[in-house]
Amino acid sequence: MKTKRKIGIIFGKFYPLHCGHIYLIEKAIMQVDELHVFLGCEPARDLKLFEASGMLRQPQVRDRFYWLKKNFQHHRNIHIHVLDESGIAYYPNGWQDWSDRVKAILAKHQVKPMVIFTSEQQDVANHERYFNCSVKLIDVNRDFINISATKIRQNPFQHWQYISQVARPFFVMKIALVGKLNQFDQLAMQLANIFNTRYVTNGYINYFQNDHHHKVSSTLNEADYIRIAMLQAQRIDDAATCANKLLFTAFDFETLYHHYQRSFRKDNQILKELINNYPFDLVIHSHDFNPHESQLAIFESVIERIKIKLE
Ligand SMILES: NC(=O)c1ccc[n+]([C@@H]2O[C@H](COP(=O)([O-])OP(=O)(O)OC[C@H]3O[C@@H](n4cnc5c(N)ncnc54)[C@H](O)[C@@H]3O)[C@@H](O)[C@H]2O)c1
Repeated sequence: MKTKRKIGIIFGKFYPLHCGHIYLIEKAIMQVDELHVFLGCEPARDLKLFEASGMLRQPQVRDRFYWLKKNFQHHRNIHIHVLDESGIAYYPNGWQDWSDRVKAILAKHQVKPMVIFTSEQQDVANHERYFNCSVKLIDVNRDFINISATKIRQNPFQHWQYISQVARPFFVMKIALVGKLNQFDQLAMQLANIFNTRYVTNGYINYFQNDHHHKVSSTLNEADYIRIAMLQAQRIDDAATCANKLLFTAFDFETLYHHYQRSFRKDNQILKELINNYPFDLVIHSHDFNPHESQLAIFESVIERIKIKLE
Protein backbone atom coordinates (compact mmCIF):
# COMPACT_ATOMS: atom_id res chain seq x y z
CA MET A 1 0.00 0.00 0.00
CA LYS A 2 1.20 3.53 -0.81
CA THR A 3 0.93 5.12 2.64
CA LYS A 4 3.66 7.77 2.69
CA ARG A 5 2.30 10.02 0.01
CA LYS A 6 -0.48 12.35 1.03
CA ILE A 7 -3.46 11.27 -1.01
CA GLY A 8 -6.68 13.19 -1.50
CA ILE A 9 -9.99 12.36 -3.12
CA ILE A 10 -12.82 14.30 -4.70
CA PHE A 11 -16.26 13.12 -5.81
CA GLY A 12 -18.54 14.64 -8.36
CA LYS A 13 -20.78 14.17 -11.35
CA PHE A 14 -19.11 16.96 -13.33
CA TYR A 15 -22.27 17.25 -15.35
CA PRO A 16 -20.84 19.44 -16.82
CA LEU A 17 -17.36 20.41 -15.62
CA HIS A 18 -17.34 24.07 -14.55
CA CYS A 19 -14.95 26.63 -13.04
CA GLY A 20 -16.17 25.89 -9.48
CA HIS A 21 -15.12 22.24 -9.90
CA ILE A 22 -11.82 23.35 -11.40
CA TYR A 23 -11.18 25.69 -8.48
CA LEU A 24 -11.90 22.87 -6.02
CA ILE A 25 -9.57 20.45 -7.81
CA GLU A 26 -6.76 22.97 -8.37
CA LYS A 27 -6.92 24.03 -4.73
CA ALA A 28 -6.96 20.40 -3.55
CA ILE A 29 -3.95 19.35 -5.62
CA MET A 30 -1.90 22.10 -3.92
CA GLN A 31 -2.41 20.28 -0.62
CA VAL A 32 -1.65 16.66 -1.53
CA ASP A 33 0.89 14.60 -3.44
CA GLU A 34 -1.73 12.70 -5.38
CA LEU A 35 -5.39 13.42 -6.07
CA HIS A 36 -8.00 10.86 -7.14
CA VAL A 37 -11.12 12.29 -8.74
CA PHE A 38 -14.19 10.03 -8.90
CA LEU A 39 -16.62 10.70 -11.69
CA GLY A 40 -19.95 9.39 -10.42
CA CYS A 41 -22.36 8.15 -13.05
CA GLU A 42 -25.64 6.31 -13.02
CA PRO A 43 -27.44 5.93 -16.38
CA ALA A 44 -31.06 6.35 -15.19
CA ARG A 45 -30.30 9.31 -12.92
CA ASP A 46 -28.09 10.99 -15.53
CA LEU A 47 -30.79 10.61 -18.19
CA LYS A 48 -33.41 12.06 -15.85
CA LEU A 49 -31.19 15.04 -15.12
CA PHE A 50 -30.73 15.55 -18.84
CA GLU A 51 -34.45 15.34 -19.55
CA ALA A 52 -35.13 17.98 -16.92
CA SER A 53 -32.39 20.22 -18.33
CA GLY A 54 -32.08 22.83 -21.04
CA MET A 55 -29.11 21.07 -22.66
CA LEU A 56 -29.44 20.35 -26.36
CA ARG A 57 -27.85 16.93 -26.09
CA GLN A 58 -26.84 14.66 -23.27
CA PRO A 59 -23.20 14.58 -22.21
CA GLN A 60 -22.13 10.95 -22.00
CA VAL A 61 -19.75 9.52 -19.42
CA ARG A 62 -17.00 9.53 -22.05
CA ASP A 63 -17.53 13.29 -22.56
CA ARG A 64 -17.38 14.00 -18.83
CA PHE A 65 -14.31 11.80 -18.46
CA TYR A 66 -12.62 13.53 -21.40
CA TRP A 67 -13.31 17.00 -19.93
CA LEU A 68 -11.64 16.04 -16.67
CA LYS A 69 -8.72 14.31 -18.37
CA LYS A 70 -8.08 17.15 -20.80
CA ASN A 71 -8.56 19.91 -18.28
CA PHE A 72 -6.05 18.46 -15.84
CA GLN A 73 -3.64 16.94 -18.32
CA HIS A 74 -0.86 19.19 -17.03
CA HIS A 75 -1.08 17.50 -13.60
CA ARG A 76 0.56 14.12 -13.69
CA ASN A 77 -0.61 13.45 -10.12
CA ILE A 78 -4.35 13.79 -10.76
CA HIS A 79 -6.06 10.50 -11.52
CA ILE A 80 -9.60 10.24 -12.83
CA HIS A 81 -11.77 7.19 -12.09
CA VAL A 82 -15.23 6.43 -13.41
CA LEU A 83 -17.44 5.38 -10.52
CA ASP A 84 -20.45 3.42 -11.72
CA GLU A 85 -23.17 4.03 -9.14
CA SER A 86 -25.73 1.70 -10.75
CA GLY A 87 -27.77 -0.33 -8.30
CA ILE A 88 -26.94 1.89 -5.32
CA ALA A 89 -29.65 3.92 -3.59
CA TYR A 90 -29.43 7.51 -4.70
CA TYR A 91 -27.67 10.11 -2.61
CA PRO A 92 -28.17 10.71 0.29
CA ASN A 93 -29.44 7.19 0.97
CA GLY A 94 -26.80 4.72 -0.10
CA TRP A 95 -23.68 5.72 1.79
CA GLN A 96 -22.62 2.20 2.86
CA ASP A 97 -22.91 0.61 -0.59
CA TRP A 98 -21.60 3.69 -2.31
CA SER A 99 -18.50 4.00 -0.10
CA ASP A 100 -17.85 0.24 -0.53
CA ARG A 101 -17.78 0.73 -4.29
CA VAL A 102 -15.37 3.65 -3.95
CA LYS A 103 -13.17 1.60 -1.64
CA ALA A 104 -13.04 -1.26 -4.14
CA ILE A 105 -11.54 1.11 -6.72
CA LEU A 106 -9.12 2.54 -4.17
CA ALA A 107 -8.02 -0.96 -3.19
CA LYS A 108 -7.53 -1.95 -6.83
CA HIS A 109 -5.15 0.97 -7.25
CA GLN A 110 -3.58 0.38 -3.84
CA VAL A 111 -4.51 3.86 -2.73
CA LYS A 112 -5.15 4.90 0.87
CA PRO A 113 -6.68 8.39 1.03
CA MET A 114 -6.01 10.77 3.89
CA VAL A 115 -8.28 13.62 2.99
CA ILE A 116 -11.50 14.28 1.08
CA PHE A 117 -12.09 17.69 -0.48
CA THR A 118 -15.59 18.99 -1.02
CA SER A 119 -17.69 22.12 -0.77
CA GLU A 120 -20.64 20.16 0.65
CA GLN A 121 -20.79 20.78 4.40
CA GLN A 122 -23.65 18.31 4.90
CA ASP A 123 -21.43 15.42 3.69
CA VAL A 124 -18.58 15.92 6.17
CA ALA A 125 -19.84 13.56 8.89
CA ASN A 126 -20.61 10.74 6.44
CA HIS A 127 -17.29 11.14 4.61
CA GLU A 128 -15.44 10.91 7.94
CA ARG A 129 -17.52 7.95 9.06
CA TYR A 130 -17.37 5.84 5.91
CA PHE A 131 -13.84 6.65 4.76
CA ASN A 132 -12.20 7.23 8.09
CA CYS A 133 -10.22 10.19 6.87
CA SER A 134 -10.29 13.95 7.32
CA VAL A 135 -12.43 16.30 5.24
CA LYS A 136 -11.40 19.71 3.94
CA LEU A 137 -14.14 22.08 3.01
CA ILE A 138 -13.46 24.48 0.18
CA ASP A 139 -15.65 27.52 -0.48
CA VAL A 140 -18.83 26.16 1.12
CA ASN A 141 -20.79 29.26 0.16
CA ARG A 142 -19.38 29.26 -3.35
CA ASP A 143 -18.33 32.87 -2.88
CA PHE A 144 -15.40 32.69 -5.24
CA ILE A 145 -17.11 30.96 -8.16
CA ASN A 146 -20.80 31.24 -7.68
CA ILE A 147 -22.11 28.51 -9.93
CA SER A 148 -23.52 25.00 -9.79
CA ALA A 149 -23.81 22.32 -12.49
CA THR A 150 -27.57 22.35 -11.89
CA LYS A 151 -27.76 25.98 -13.01
CA ILE A 152 -25.64 25.27 -16.07
CA ARG A 153 -27.78 22.29 -17.02
CA GLN A 154 -30.86 24.49 -16.79
CA ASN A 155 -29.46 26.98 -19.28
CA PRO A 156 -25.92 26.44 -20.55
CA PHE A 157 -25.94 29.61 -22.68
CA GLN A 158 -26.85 31.83 -19.75
CA HIS A 159 -23.90 30.53 -17.74
CA TRP A 160 -21.50 30.12 -20.64
CA GLN A 161 -18.61 31.88 -18.88
CA TYR A 162 -18.54 29.20 -16.17
CA ILE A 163 -18.46 26.17 -18.44
CA SER A 164 -14.97 24.73 -18.65
CA GLN A 165 -13.18 25.71 -21.88
CA VAL A 166 -12.75 22.04 -22.75
CA ALA A 167 -16.47 21.33 -22.32
CA ARG A 168 -17.70 24.33 -24.31
CA PRO A 169 -17.38 22.77 -27.80
CA PHE A 170 -19.88 20.16 -26.67
CA PHE A 171 -22.43 22.87 -25.90
CA VAL A 172 -21.89 25.02 -29.00
CA MET A 173 -25.14 25.31 -30.95
CA LYS A 174 -24.38 24.43 -34.56
CA ILE A 175 -26.48 26.23 -37.11
CA ALA A 176 -26.48 25.42 -40.83
CA LEU A 177 -28.03 27.71 -43.42
CA VAL A 178 -28.52 25.54 -46.44
CA GLY A 179 -29.73 26.51 -49.85
CA LYS A 180 -28.89 29.05 -52.52
CA LEU A 181 -25.17 28.84 -52.13
CA ASN A 182 -23.86 32.36 -52.19
CA GLN A 183 -26.85 34.04 -50.58
CA PHE A 184 -26.87 31.73 -47.54
CA ASP A 185 -23.12 31.64 -47.24
CA GLN A 186 -23.17 35.42 -46.91
CA LEU A 187 -25.97 35.22 -44.34
CA ALA A 188 -24.05 32.66 -42.25
CA MET A 189 -21.08 35.02 -42.23
CA GLN A 190 -23.21 38.00 -41.21
CA LEU A 191 -24.83 36.08 -38.38
CA ALA A 192 -21.48 34.90 -37.04
CA ASN A 193 -20.43 38.54 -37.06
CA ILE A 194 -23.53 39.71 -35.20
CA PHE A 195 -23.41 36.96 -32.59
CA ASN A 196 -19.68 37.53 -32.14
CA THR A 197 -18.75 34.00 -32.99
CA ARG A 198 -17.29 31.67 -35.60
CA TYR A 199 -18.34 31.02 -39.15
CA VAL A 200 -17.19 27.84 -40.86
CA THR A 201 -16.54 28.33 -44.52
CA ASN A 202 -18.71 26.29 -46.90
CA GLY A 203 -16.57 23.23 -47.55
CA TYR A 204 -18.16 22.55 -50.89
CA ILE A 205 -17.43 25.97 -52.38
CA ASN A 206 -14.12 26.08 -50.63
CA TYR A 207 -13.02 22.87 -52.26
CA PHE A 208 -13.05 24.46 -55.68
CA GLN A 209 -11.85 27.89 -54.66
CA ASN A 210 -9.00 27.00 -52.33
CA ASP A 211 -8.31 23.31 -51.89
CA HIS A 212 -8.55 22.05 -55.47
CA HIS A 213 -8.43 24.83 -58.04
CA HIS A 214 -8.53 22.45 -60.97
CA LYS A 215 -11.83 20.82 -59.94
CA VAL A 216 -15.31 21.78 -61.02
CA SER A 217 -18.45 20.30 -59.49
CA SER A 218 -19.16 18.01 -62.47
CA THR A 219 -15.77 16.30 -62.16
CA LEU A 220 -16.02 15.41 -58.50
CA ASN A 221 -15.31 11.77 -57.84
CA GLU A 222 -16.26 9.74 -54.78
CA ALA A 223 -12.99 10.49 -53.01
CA ASP A 224 -13.56 14.22 -53.51
CA TYR A 225 -16.83 13.96 -51.63
CA ILE A 226 -15.17 12.22 -48.71
CA ARG A 227 -12.38 14.79 -48.71
CA ILE A 228 -14.87 17.67 -48.70
CA ALA A 229 -16.73 16.08 -45.80
CA MET A 230 -13.60 15.35 -43.78
CA LEU A 231 -12.21 18.85 -44.31
CA GLN A 232 -15.54 20.30 -43.22
CA ALA A 233 -15.65 18.12 -40.10
CA GLN A 234 -12.15 19.28 -39.19
CA ARG A 235 -13.09 22.94 -39.68
CA ILE A 236 -16.20 22.52 -37.52
CA ASP A 237 -14.15 20.92 -34.75
CA ASP A 238 -11.55 23.67 -34.90
CA ALA A 239 -14.13 26.46 -34.88
CA ALA A 240 -16.11 24.89 -32.02
CA THR A 241 -13.09 25.09 -29.71
CA CYS A 242 -13.34 28.88 -29.65
CA ALA A 243 -16.94 29.55 -30.71
CA ASN A 244 -19.04 31.83 -28.55
CA LYS A 245 -22.18 29.71 -27.92
CA LEU A 246 -23.07 29.49 -31.62
CA LEU A 247 -21.36 28.34 -34.78
CA PHE A 248 -22.59 29.10 -38.29
CA THR A 249 -22.01 27.42 -41.59
CA ALA A 250 -23.78 27.21 -44.93
CA PHE A 251 -23.13 23.53 -45.33
CA ASP A 252 -24.53 20.36 -43.82
CA PHE A 253 -23.51 16.77 -44.35
CA GLU A 254 -27.04 15.73 -45.23
CA THR A 255 -27.06 17.93 -48.32
CA LEU A 256 -23.63 16.74 -49.39
CA TYR A 257 -24.84 13.18 -49.01
CA HIS A 258 -27.86 13.84 -51.23
CA HIS A 259 -25.57 15.23 -53.92
CA TYR A 260 -23.37 12.16 -53.56
CA GLN A 261 -26.31 9.78 -53.87
CA ARG A 262 -27.60 11.62 -56.91
CA SER A 263 -24.20 11.43 -58.61
CA PHE A 264 -23.18 7.86 -57.75
CA ARG A 265 -26.54 6.20 -57.03
CA LYS A 266 -25.34 4.45 -53.87
CA ASP A 267 -24.87 4.79 -50.12
CA ASN A 268 -21.73 5.84 -48.38
CA GLN A 269 -21.02 4.74 -44.83
CA ILE A 270 -18.48 7.46 -44.09
CA LEU A 271 -20.86 10.23 -45.10
CA LYS A 272 -23.63 8.60 -43.07
CA GLU A 273 -21.37 8.47 -40.01
CA LEU A 274 -20.53 12.14 -40.43
CA ILE A 275 -24.24 13.02 -40.54
CA ASN A 276 -24.70 11.18 -37.23
CA ASN A 277 -21.59 12.53 -35.60
CA TYR A 278 -22.02 16.16 -36.59
CA PRO A 279 -25.65 16.89 -35.80
CA PHE A 280 -26.80 20.45 -36.36
CA ASP A 281 -29.06 22.01 -33.76
CA LEU A 282 -30.77 24.21 -36.28
CA VAL A 283 -30.86 23.72 -40.04
CA ILE A 284 -32.49 26.50 -42.00
CA HIS A 285 -33.18 25.80 -45.67
CA SER A 286 -33.65 28.45 -48.31
CA HIS A 287 -36.80 26.58 -49.38
CA ASP A 288 -38.29 27.33 -45.92
CA PHE A 289 -38.82 30.81 -47.30
CA ASN A 290 -41.11 32.22 -49.90
CA PRO A 291 -38.94 32.82 -53.02
CA HIS A 292 -40.17 36.42 -53.15
CA GLU A 293 -39.15 37.13 -49.57
CA SER A 294 -36.60 39.94 -49.27
CA GLN A 295 -33.09 39.35 -47.99
CA LEU A 296 -33.89 41.57 -45.02
CA ALA A 297 -37.03 39.60 -44.13
CA ILE A 298 -35.07 36.32 -44.25
CA PHE A 299 -32.32 37.86 -42.15
CA GLU A 300 -34.80 39.00 -39.49
CA SER A 301 -36.69 35.74 -39.46
CA VAL A 302 -33.50 33.70 -39.00
CA ILE A 303 -32.38 35.95 -36.15
CA GLU A 304 -35.75 35.43 -34.43
CA ARG A 305 -35.39 31.64 -34.70
CA ILE A 306 -31.93 31.79 -33.19
CA LYS A 307 -33.04 34.06 -30.35
CA ILE A 308 -35.76 31.57 -29.41
CA LYS A 309 -33.22 28.74 -29.36
CA LEU A 310 -30.93 30.76 -27.11
CA GLU A 311 -33.60 31.53 -24.48
N1 LIG B 1 -25.31 7.27 -3.10
C1 LIG B 1 -24.68 7.85 -2.07
O1 LIG B 1 -24.89 7.54 -0.93
C2 LIG B 1 -23.68 8.94 -2.33
C3 LIG B 1 -23.09 9.61 -1.27
C4 LIG B 1 -22.20 10.63 -1.53
C5 LIG B 1 -21.88 10.96 -2.82
N2 LIG B 1 -22.48 10.26 -3.83
C6 LIG B 1 -22.14 10.58 -5.25
O2 LIG B 1 -21.07 11.50 -5.32
C7 LIG B 1 -21.29 12.39 -6.42
C8 LIG B 1 -21.40 13.81 -5.89
O3 LIG B 1 -21.84 14.63 -6.92
P1 LIG B 1 -22.17 16.17 -6.78
O4 LIG B 1 -23.52 16.34 -7.32
O5 LIG B 1 -21.85 16.68 -5.41
O6 LIG B 1 -21.07 16.65 -7.82
P2 LIG B 1 -20.82 17.98 -8.57
O7 LIG B 1 -20.25 17.55 -9.84
O8 LIG B 1 -21.97 18.89 -8.52
O9 LIG B 1 -19.65 18.64 -7.64
C9 LIG B 1 -18.41 18.04 -7.50
C10 LIG B 1 -17.66 18.71 -6.36
O10 LIG B 1 -17.45 20.09 -6.67
C11 LIG B 1 -17.90 20.90 -5.60
N3 LIG B 1 -18.42 22.16 -6.18
C12 LIG B 1 -19.49 22.32 -6.98
N4 LIG B 1 -19.66 23.61 -7.32
C13 LIG B 1 -18.65 24.30 -6.73
C14 LIG B 1 -18.28 25.69 -6.70
N5 LIG B 1 -18.98 26.62 -7.36
N6 LIG B 1 -17.19 26.03 -6.01
C15 LIG B 1 -16.46 25.09 -5.35
N7 LIG B 1 -16.77 23.77 -5.32
C16 LIG B 1 -17.84 23.37 -6.00
C17 LIG B 1 -18.98 20.08 -4.92
O11 LIG B 1 -19.13 20.43 -3.58
C18 LIG B 1 -18.42 18.67 -5.05
O12 LIG B 1 -17.50 18.44 -4.00
C19 LIG B 1 -22.56 11.91 -7.12
O13 LIG B 1 -22.22 11.05 -8.16
C20 LIG B 1 -23.31 11.20 -5.99
O14 LIG B 1 -24.20 10.19 -6.46
C21 LIG B 1 -23.36 9.27 -3.62
